[in-house]
Amino acid sequence: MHTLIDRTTLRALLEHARPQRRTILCGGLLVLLSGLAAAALPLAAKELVDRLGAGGGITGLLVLLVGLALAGAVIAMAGNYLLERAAESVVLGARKRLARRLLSLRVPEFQRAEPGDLLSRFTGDTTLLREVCTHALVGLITGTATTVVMVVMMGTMDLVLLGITLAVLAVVGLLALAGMPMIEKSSHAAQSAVGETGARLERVLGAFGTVKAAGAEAREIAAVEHGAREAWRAGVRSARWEALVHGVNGLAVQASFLAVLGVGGARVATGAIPLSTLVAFLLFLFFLEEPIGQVLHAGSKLQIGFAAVRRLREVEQMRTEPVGTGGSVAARPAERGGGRLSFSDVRFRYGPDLPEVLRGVSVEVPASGMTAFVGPSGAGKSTLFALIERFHEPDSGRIRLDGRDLADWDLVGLRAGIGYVEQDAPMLSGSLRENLVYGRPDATDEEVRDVVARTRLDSLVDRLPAGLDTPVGHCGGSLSGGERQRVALARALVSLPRVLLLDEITSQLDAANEMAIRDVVTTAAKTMTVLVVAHRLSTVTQADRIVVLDSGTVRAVGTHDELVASDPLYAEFAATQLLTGERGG
Ligand SMILES: Nc1ncnc2c1ncn2[C@@H]1O[C@H](COP(=O)(O)OP(=O)(O)OP(=O)(O)O)[C@@H](O)[C@H]1O
Repeated sequence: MHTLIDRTTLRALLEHARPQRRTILCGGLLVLLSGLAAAALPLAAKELVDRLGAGGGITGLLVLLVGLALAGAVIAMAGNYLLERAAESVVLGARKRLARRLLSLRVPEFQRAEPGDLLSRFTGDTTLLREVCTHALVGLITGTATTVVMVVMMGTMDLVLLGITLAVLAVVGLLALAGMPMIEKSSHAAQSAVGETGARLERVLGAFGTVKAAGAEAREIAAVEHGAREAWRAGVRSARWEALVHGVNGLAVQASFLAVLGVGGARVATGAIPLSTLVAFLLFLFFLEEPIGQVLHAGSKLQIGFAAVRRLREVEQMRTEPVGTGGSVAARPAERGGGRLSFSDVRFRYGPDLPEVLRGVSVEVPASGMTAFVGPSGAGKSTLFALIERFHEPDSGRIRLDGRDLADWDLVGLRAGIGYVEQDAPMLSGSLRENLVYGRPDATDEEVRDVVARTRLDSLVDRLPAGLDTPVGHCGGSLSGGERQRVALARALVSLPRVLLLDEITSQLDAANEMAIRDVVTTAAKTMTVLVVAHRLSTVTQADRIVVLDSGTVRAVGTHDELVASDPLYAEFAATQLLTGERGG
């Protein structure tokens, strides 16, 4: 149910405008002053007609009139500039707030949202606040004030004519009140449709190759067009209501103008009022169209703003967590060496309606050496890593690092001590060097060069046109899947973690590179705790211990030789070399 003004939304809107309140107040006062200067014009005109009638001089009055008009224009310009400036600052403030919010979102919240839709709130909805927080708010106040002042002045001239005017204007008010909530509703629908279409487009662009290969361009174009059309339809609905509200204003002023002309003319004829009063009254009516229009315009813009604020508030209500400090020295743990991890009876599901993914996992991971996790696809290996990073919290059970529950660690400090290489090894926009030092921007050139050599990236660096400074941004740019995996490992190594989580990082490497990376990881395991999700037998046989996961439980733990002898599932995997493949039938 949409009411004209929802208090919470109004409060949220004012919250956006609050930091700019001084500038808005100054700008608003200037705009009000210019409005009052305009309101004084009919009075001066009345005086002029009276003097002409009495045969008096009007030069001084004419100079005053010109002065009033000029001063009004200059004051209006200054006021509008201040309001425009404040409007830009409101958008900046909203974008800063939203950017911080988006980057602070907890992982499950982010996974539930559509990145494209979140983006549309950053680009589209913040822009809508621009006019609303300043011009509309000020327009509402100054328009109302100017209207009240003019109505009072008209009342002092002739109450009969004022009564006619107010009766006509009351009709406008009622129609406007009926139209406003519809503007808000349609505007929200339009913005939501833009968000959904943006989300779809984002998914399509993210899988560009797949879309092309499937020949699905026409289908996707149609879907995006459909979404755009939905937004258009809602936008047109809003425009219709806006046009109606504004059109009614013009009509009402003209109607009251004609009514006042008729009744006023009769009153002049009977001598009830002088001609100058009628002229001034008609001028007031003429000028009244602007402040009333201002109020109506502000009202409809506010409705659009409410829709935007509601969408921004939806993001603000999503759960957040402390933000990382960019791998600064202060955030890095003082302890060095590996970290002892223990899982006791950990249970976890991704959502209340989803099946349990981890069903009582208990396992100890000592502080040094390499521990490999193997098991069928969907067994919960990556989920275990996500829980170590505290992307999600277990539903029950405990995960401890060095004997301390992960929940008791400072989140930023905890993550600063963990290096995580995701399965799809994403690249970030920027140069290769920026990608490598992403987790630790203060790494020295020597450290970077050392890691580049260890991860066999030196031939890549030699080949790139600007070496380490070559942009490799979007989707890894020119990098192959195997190169991206090595860059991701190098990035994790540069950040000097205590615990290194590697999720299938050799899946796209050729034999030579895989062997080299295996050596790097084996060496790293001497100084830090290394956990790998592995799908190649060669990686696993190097591990100090292997944890076999199956359907969210630990099936067996041991060395390769022990497990081949004791665990039929592992033996089957080892025989086929498909350590994380689907289980045989
Ligand atoms: N964000 C998520 N929301 C809902 N379910 C999820 C999510 N991520 C994973 N799952 C489900 O949880 C289960 C375990 O997934 P997980 O990625 O941990 O398995 P895995 O053992 O790493 O598999 P693979 O070897 O194929 O990578 C799977 O059934 C998967 O579909």
